[in-house]
Formats: sequence, C-alpha cells, structure tokens
Amino acid sequence: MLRIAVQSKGRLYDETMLLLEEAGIKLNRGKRILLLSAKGFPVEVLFLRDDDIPQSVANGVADIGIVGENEYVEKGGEAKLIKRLGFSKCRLSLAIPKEEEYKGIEWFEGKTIATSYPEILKAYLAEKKVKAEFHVISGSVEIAPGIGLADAIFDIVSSGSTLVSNQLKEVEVIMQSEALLIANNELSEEKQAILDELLFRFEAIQVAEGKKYVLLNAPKEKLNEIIEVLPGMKSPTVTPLANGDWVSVQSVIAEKHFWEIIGKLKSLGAEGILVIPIEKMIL
Ligand SMILES: Nc1ncnc2c1ncn2[C@@H]1O[C@H](COP(=O)(O)OP(=O)(O)OP(=O)(O)O)[C@@H](O)[C@H]1O
Ligand SMILES: O=P(O)(O)OC[C@H]1O[C@H](OP(=O)(O)OP(=O)(O)O)[C@H](O)[C@@H]1O
Ligand SMILES: [Mg+2]
Repeated sequence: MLRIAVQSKGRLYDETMLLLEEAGIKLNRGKRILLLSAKGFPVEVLFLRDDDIPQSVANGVADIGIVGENEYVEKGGEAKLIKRLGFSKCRLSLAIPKEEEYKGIEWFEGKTIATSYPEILKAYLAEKKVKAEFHVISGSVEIAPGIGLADAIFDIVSSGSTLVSNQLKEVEVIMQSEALLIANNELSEEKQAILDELLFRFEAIQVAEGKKYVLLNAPKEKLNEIIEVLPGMKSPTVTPLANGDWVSVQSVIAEKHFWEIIGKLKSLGAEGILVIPIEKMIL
C-alpha cells in the first residue's frame, strides 16, 4: 500500500483530487477523514496541511506527497523531487509599499520583512549580503506593512491582485513555484513499483493535456496539403469513404494551434470537422 499525503483543503486540493481521480484513484469524496483508501489501486490518501507534507514524506509518515515547491524548499527539500505537476503555479516575491522609491536590493538593508517563508528569504538575503529583520506570520502577510507590522513582505504572488489591493508593488522575484510530486528517499521495492505505475498514469494525463483529437472528411485531391496541416502523432489516419473522391482523416492536434489549423483545413475543403478532448495519451 502506498500512502500519499495531500493538502486537506486549500489551493492545491481541487487539482490534486482531479489528478488522482484521472489516475484512477477514486476516493469517497467529501469525507474529510484523515486517511482514505482508494478503490482499485493500492494507495491510501493522508490529508494534511500543506506545510506538514514535506516533512511527513521526508520522515516516512507518508511515502509520497503533492505539495507546492515553495513549501518543499522552505522545509528544506529533504524528500526526493519526483515530478513537476504543472499546476498551482505561482512565485515568491519581495514587495514594498507602492509609494516607495526602489533602486535595488539594498533598499531592504535594516528593514523588517513579513513572511511565511523565512528560510528561503534568509538564504536569498545572505547571498545578496543584505541584513534585514523578519516578522514570521503564517497568513495574511500582505496587510503587515499597512498596519505598521513590517516595512515589506516576502510572499506568494500569482495574479498580483493581493499586492494591488494592499497598495504594494513587487520589486524582486525570488523563485517560481508549482505543485510537486515528492517521495521518501527509502521506498521499498513494492512501494516503488506502485509509484512507477502512478507516474506512468500521471505522465499519460499530462501528455494529453492541451491535445485534441480531430476527425474530418476531405476531398481526396487535397489530402497531401491536409496532411501537411495536421502534424499528427506519426501521421494522420486516412480512411477512404464510400464515395471514392473523399477520405476521412483522423489526427491529434495541440490546443494552442487549434484555430489556425481549423482555418487552414476549412480553406482546403475539409467538412464535418469533429474535435474531441483527449483524456490520456500513452506514447
Ligand atoms: N494565489 C496562488 N496562486 C497559485 N498557487 C498558489 C496561490 N496561493 C498559494 N498557492 C499554492 O498553493 C499552496 C497552498 O496554498 P494555500 O493558500 O492553500 O496554503 P495554506 O493557506 O497554507 O493552506 P494550509 O491550511 O494547507 O496550510 C501554496 O503553498 C502554493 O504552492
Ligand atoms: O497574486 P494573487 O493572485 O493575489 O495571489 C496571491 C495570494 O494568494 C494566496 O492567498 P490566498 O488567496 O490563497 O488566501 P490566503 O492568504 O488565505 O492563503 C497568497 O497567500 C497570496 O496572498
Ligand atoms: Mg499552509
């Protein structure tokens, strides 16, 4: 049985649950008990605060975990980084009151900085040879300068709207962060095998992301030009239609090129274009 630690509620929860579900780990959703086993796959899920996940994996309370890179680095990064999961992308930045004039990192000399990530900040300022005081708080860090608790903050930024609504401006980006899959450094062979299967499934889900399956009918004499437009896996599947002058073409396209490809296909006479989402792709 492989035990995976995940966030019990908060920013990581929804996408983590979706990823587990797409990987075939069906949990009795909505039940907020600490430990849930999954039907059909030898995995049990331990629900924790995200702060507690890195150490729980490093010390073996859980075998693997899904946690933000910011917490993983802040807690020392002892567990093994297995895979970047591509969601919950954000950054850790220094921000100061917007009316302040900022010329460089020396602004922070002798200042007080409010943060939930003192270890990351300490390492960064040491490297920059800047001495500052820290005020460590675990939430609502952004209000600290406004209530005179600190001169600046070091916190998570994503859209930047929290900074704007607290009259702050981002002046230094220290690190980027995304959800990570981490693992204990001493997994048994049996647990490693289960992790390998889970990774295979995560990979199949991740490769399918942003891909669409396209099915269309096209005039035969335009087939070569259509195949040029459709990158496909190796090459599109072509099936002759009963009416000999037309063929059916099937292929995979990347979502980001979608409208450009559809426009070209239409101009080449393609008809009946069906676009289907892909759940998983095993290359
Ligand atoms: N605005 C955001 N945009 C993207 N990712 C974010 C954002 N805020 C947080 N995250 C990511 O989600 C993780 C969890 O954020 P959340 O706000 O749920 O943490 P928390 O309040 O500390 O929750 P917990 O109660 O589990 O400790 C963060 O460590 C970070 O990796
Ligand atoms: O740049 P933004 O898009 O505004 O996101 C950044 C904010 O998101 C997180 O807070 P969250 O919204 O999770 O609330 P919390 O402070 O209760 O964690 C984080 O603590 C920042 O305050
Ligand atoms: Mg937390």
